Amino acid sequence: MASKTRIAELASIIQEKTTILDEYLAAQGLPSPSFDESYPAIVQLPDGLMAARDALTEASDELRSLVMGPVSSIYYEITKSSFFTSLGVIVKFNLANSFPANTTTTFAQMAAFSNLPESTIQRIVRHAITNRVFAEPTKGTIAHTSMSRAVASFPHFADTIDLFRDTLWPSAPRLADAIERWPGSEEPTETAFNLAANTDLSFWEYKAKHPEQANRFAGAMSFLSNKPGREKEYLLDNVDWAAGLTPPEITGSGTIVDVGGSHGFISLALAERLPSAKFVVQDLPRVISRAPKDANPRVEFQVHDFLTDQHVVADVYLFRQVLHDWTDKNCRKILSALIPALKPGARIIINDSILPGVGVVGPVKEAILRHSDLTMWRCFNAKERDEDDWRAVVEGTDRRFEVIRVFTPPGTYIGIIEVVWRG
Ligand SMILES: C[S@@+](CC[C@H](N)C(=O)[O-])C[C@H]1O[C@@H](n2cnc3c(N)ncnc32)[C@H](O)[C@@H]1O
Repeated sequence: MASKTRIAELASIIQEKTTILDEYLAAQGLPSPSFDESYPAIVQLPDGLMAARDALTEASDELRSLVMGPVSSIYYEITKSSFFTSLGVIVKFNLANSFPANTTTTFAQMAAFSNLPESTIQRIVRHAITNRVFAEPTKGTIAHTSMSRAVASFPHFADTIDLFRDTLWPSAPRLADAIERWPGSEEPTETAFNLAANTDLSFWEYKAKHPEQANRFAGAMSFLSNKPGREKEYLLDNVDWAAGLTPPEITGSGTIVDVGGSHGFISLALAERLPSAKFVVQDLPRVISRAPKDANPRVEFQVHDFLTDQHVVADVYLFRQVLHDWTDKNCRKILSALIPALKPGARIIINDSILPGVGVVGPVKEAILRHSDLTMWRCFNAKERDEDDWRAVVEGTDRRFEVIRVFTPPGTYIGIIEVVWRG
């Protein structure tokens, strides 16, 4: 018998995984996936079902690409980049909130709401509808879909889209120019971001000069930390935080320093779990000035530039979503700056993506990680790292840093690198 073709094989996978998902949702009394505006913005599935959903996503993506063929498939992806054009306008002019849930509107009403010409609204919305953001059930009548409702109401989602539109996305087409102009550069001021923003400042220096963006950035960070697969619980649950802490009877309590810890939401959550530990959240002045300083008396907020010597002697130093913003050269500088404060046995916990080996995860999943890698490159000349990269950057800083564990907990994109100071 002739062996199955790849497209038939993919169709079988799609059939099989769809049945698993369908039966689970029906058994739990959960709604079947739909673009109806009543469908929830995020649906949490147990681990086994997530695996079925991932397999279904990978298979349907591959099948679409195969049946379209090379030229149409690449061209299709190029046209998809316009998703961001119409979505950017929708978010900037708050169109998803221009009419309440379960009602309809018209192009004219959206035009009046946004003070834009009706013809502008019509072109933008009709493009967005091709991506299922809004629907036009009858000519000229606009209704919500699950997607437009998610933009309107999911916490900090609009902030995140706006941050991409305004700050992160414009550098995307400039990476080719940046690597032509500064080949192999590790300088944070020789990036695609510098070309796109027409500035000599680094991303962080530029942001410090634009305080009006600070809240939106903090909102986007908060969205990204609650997005499925990136929740803080993966970090909180998968590190034995208490194990390394100096017992209270010796020093009063153990101390954890949250380096580049922003508004301290990890430390504040950890403080609930470790009732006698102290926390020091360190960040730049502009960030610390807006931090919730009275939230917990055991969580102190402190201005500290992590490129300069560390002064707080602690049991654990946490770097969450920090080192991927920095080149290898600067990561070594940041880690070296800890050394004056390190006591033997002190732990460094790094919470950043760990790029998978070839073929370990499917291309759809890997593309999310490699998208982040390109974003770090464009904005900072930095990168996401695989396990070998992490070992090289940490142990290459000083041989007394020993990497003891590198792993990505199931269900998340963000890995954990545990390091001990053997000084
Ligand atoms: C991507 S955010 C991560 C924040 C937080 N750790 C989290 O998990 O949400 C990187 C943080 O590094 C901070 N940062 C950048 N440069 C810094 C420096 N030189 N010293 C201290 N903090 C810095 C930024 O202000 C920002 O809060």
